[in-house]
Amino acid sequence: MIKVAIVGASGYTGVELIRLLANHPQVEIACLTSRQNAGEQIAAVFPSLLERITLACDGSETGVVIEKADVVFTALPHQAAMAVVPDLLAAGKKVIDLSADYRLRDAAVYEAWYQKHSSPELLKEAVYGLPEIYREQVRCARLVANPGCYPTSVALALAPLLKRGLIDPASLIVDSKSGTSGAGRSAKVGSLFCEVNEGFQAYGVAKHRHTPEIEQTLGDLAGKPVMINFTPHLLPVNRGILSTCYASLQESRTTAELLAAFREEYADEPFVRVHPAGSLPNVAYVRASNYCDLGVVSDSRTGRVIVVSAIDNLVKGAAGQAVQNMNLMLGFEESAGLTGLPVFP
Ligand SMILES: NC(=O)C1=CN([C@@H]2O[C@H](COP(=O)(O)OP(=O)(O)OC[C@H]3O[C@@H](n4cnc5c(N)ncnc54)[C@H](OP(=O)(O)O)[C@@H]3O)[C@@H](O)[C@H]2O)C=CC1
Ligand SMILES: CC(=O)N[C@@H](CCC(=O)OP(=O)(O)O)C(=O)O
Repeated sequence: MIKVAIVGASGYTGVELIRLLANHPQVEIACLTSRQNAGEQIAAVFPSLLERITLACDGSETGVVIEKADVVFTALPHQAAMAVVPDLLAAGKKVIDLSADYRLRDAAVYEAWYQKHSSPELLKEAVYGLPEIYREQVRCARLVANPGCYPTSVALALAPLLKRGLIDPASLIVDSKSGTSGAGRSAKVGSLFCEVNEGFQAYGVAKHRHTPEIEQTLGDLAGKPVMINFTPHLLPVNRGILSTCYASLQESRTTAELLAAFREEYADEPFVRVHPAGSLPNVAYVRASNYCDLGVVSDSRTGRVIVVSAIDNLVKGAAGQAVQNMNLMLGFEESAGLTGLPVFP
């Protein structure tokens, strides 16, 4: 059994990692950290784990993590992650970082959208952990930058079209909606029940920090720099992201032709499902699973294609994708621990 640690186990992605790893046949959860809950049983922090997980939380000392585990998931806010990742790598650990700290290859771009980077030398080495696009690089990585939730939903929606040159990369507009768990578990006014319930609003318009991350992947797929309009919205649900992506077709194509391209692209992918014509994804049908569901419609009137994608932000958008990456890095079956059906209703 491989010993794994979750640094930042008391957050939403932390508890989702615990839920998935507890059912993984080849790993043992050996260490969980939280500064505020150090010394407390994790089941006292999350009663969902009662009588199943009997570990107490360690504090934030990296030395303890290094002593107890071989593979480390860092589920910390950005900036906090880059304060610990270099020491973990120097100690010979494999690291899957769920934060944004190692996702952008260019330190200047990171610094323009986030803050000064304290280990820019690692940006060139880190592998962007979207297996459907970078699988072979992930297999050999010691540091995987697990993608953001919105960027995962957008890249998988547009990859088949960009790779085949079917759309004009200068015409992309993306409109995404996320459940509130995307904002994490720390207390913030914007996440309060009365602020979110029965409301629906856009935020980060024309300046959301996932914009350069999405553009980096779409640029790789298009073979040239890409710019997008990206508008996220906050949905009054716990989990789920629905992204609606619009692009101009280079030549007129029917829905059936476009669906054939999607089916060909994802034929062997265990976690991407393409809806049949006339059916579109819904966050309710991917909940708690590692699936990304895709639906495609050609609008012959406007010459545009509309792709709708749905993921669970905490699973394919975070912890599930992190486990998928761990499986690749360790040579395990890619879907180990991730085969559960979505929870519906
Ligand atoms: N929620 C989501 O849907 C997604 C989140 N992510 C990313 O994953 C990471 C974790 O997200 P999420 O679980 O939602 O966040 P939460 O706010 O729910 O949890 C953050 C965790 O990090 C710990 N922590 C907070 N600040 C620090 C610090 N300065 N130093 C050390 N530990 C700290 C917290 O515990 P304590 O304060 O006790 O130490 C807690 O365990 C973030 O980078 C997030 O952006 C990525 C994709 C999707
Ligand atoms: C609803 C909500 O607030 N979502 C978060 C994105 C969550 C995520 O994926 O963030 P990371 O890039 O840090 O991993 C946001 O908009 O910042």
